[in-house]
Amino acid sequence: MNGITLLTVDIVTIAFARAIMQMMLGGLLLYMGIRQFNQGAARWWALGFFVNGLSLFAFSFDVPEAWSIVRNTFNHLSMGVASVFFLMGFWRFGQQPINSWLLIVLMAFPLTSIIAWELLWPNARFRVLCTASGQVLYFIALQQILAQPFRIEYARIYRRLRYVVVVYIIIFVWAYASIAQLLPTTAVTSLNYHRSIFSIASLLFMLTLAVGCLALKFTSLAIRNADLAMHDWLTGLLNRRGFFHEIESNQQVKGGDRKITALLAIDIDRFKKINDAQGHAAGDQVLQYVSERLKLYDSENRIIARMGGEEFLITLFDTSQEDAIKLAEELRQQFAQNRVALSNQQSVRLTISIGVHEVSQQEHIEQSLAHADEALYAAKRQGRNRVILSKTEQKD
Ligand SMILES: Nc1nc2c(ncn2[C@@H]2O[C@H](COP(=O)(O)OP(=O)(O)OP(=O)(O)O)[C@@H](O)[C@H]2O)c(=O)[nH]1
Repeated sequence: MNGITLLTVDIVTIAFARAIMQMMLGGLLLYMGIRQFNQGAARWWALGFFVNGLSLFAFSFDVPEAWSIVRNTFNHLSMGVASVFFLMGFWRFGQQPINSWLLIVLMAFPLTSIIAWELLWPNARFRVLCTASGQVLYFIALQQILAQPFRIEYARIYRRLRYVVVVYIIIFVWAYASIAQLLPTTAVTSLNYHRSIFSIASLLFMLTLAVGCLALKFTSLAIRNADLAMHDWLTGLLNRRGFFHEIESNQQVKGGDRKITALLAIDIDRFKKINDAQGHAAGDQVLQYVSERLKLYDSENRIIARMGGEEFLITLFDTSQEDAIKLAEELRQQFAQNRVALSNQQSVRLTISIGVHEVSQQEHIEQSLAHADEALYAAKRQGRNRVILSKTEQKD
């Protein structure tokens, strides 16, 4: 036995096995798409695997000569359609805009290949090269999309998929150059040798792509669960846990260049009375109302959280003490001036008390929180509906 025989594989059987595998992976993605969030992306990917699988099925069966045109048309067009579906999936997943022109160009390649090189001027070599060029464009576009992970958590999977795509582009170009007989063939590098390596490479590539898509789906699920655990279900604001996580990631990601300068501990006055008089559901509405108003003040250098019950916290980065007090006073007045309309046709008057604490550099966040709380309790003791600066800040 020589090396050539060892490296030659049954290409049709591999294509058939790949078709079945892709159908199964497509089914799995479809199932995940139905069951989980970010379902749009998984459905596009599933369609991509299905259509690509169908094109391989078409390739796997011998058809009478008269039918070969149908088979070729199906084979070429389905390759184009599958690449469109894959790109749609990645755009959807990455929340990126869809580039319709690219999709049209991608479909123009197999269409030209069939109309020009199958129907008008039959030329198998040009036909293969034309569709393959469209596929190269698709791989380059995919590579580009994977260069822009929209969340840090996906960066590693995107990076690995990118490497795989680059390697596959090289193998793909090499294989199609040989299929179109653009490369010199010798006894060792026969056409079958090229095709064997290419079919195995394609099998591995599609498997890696499928594993990558599944990994992205699992990661998105994990992210969603983590997000849910960090947010308050009633108001959508960060909860206590989310607040600490944000503070931690701010220190890690920003390397400390963004400094917490002030905390505003905010508490609704006599909230229990609203609950008792209007019912718990009305109390919930009031909490939602307060949260929505606070969200209006959200910005790059602020973190807004519901720390528990009717207590909220605004963390200010790189903000002067005067601006922190000004913001607190503005918030207090805003709430005092407006009544909250409830769904039971009633309305309630609302006031808030705020404790402001200027954070010093050496202070631990827990200490800062305690100081802000002390100022808040002082505001309550002094009659509510007021802004009080923490003791450490009161100069005389
Ligand atoms: N509706 C509703 N009530 C809540 C929720 N979380 C906590 N509470 C209620 O908030 C009330 C807080 O009451 P207190 O701690 O006595 O404070 P308060 O009545 O606001 O009085 P002061 O803070 O002293 O002005 C309690 O009755 C809790 O049951 C919630 O998610 N929804």
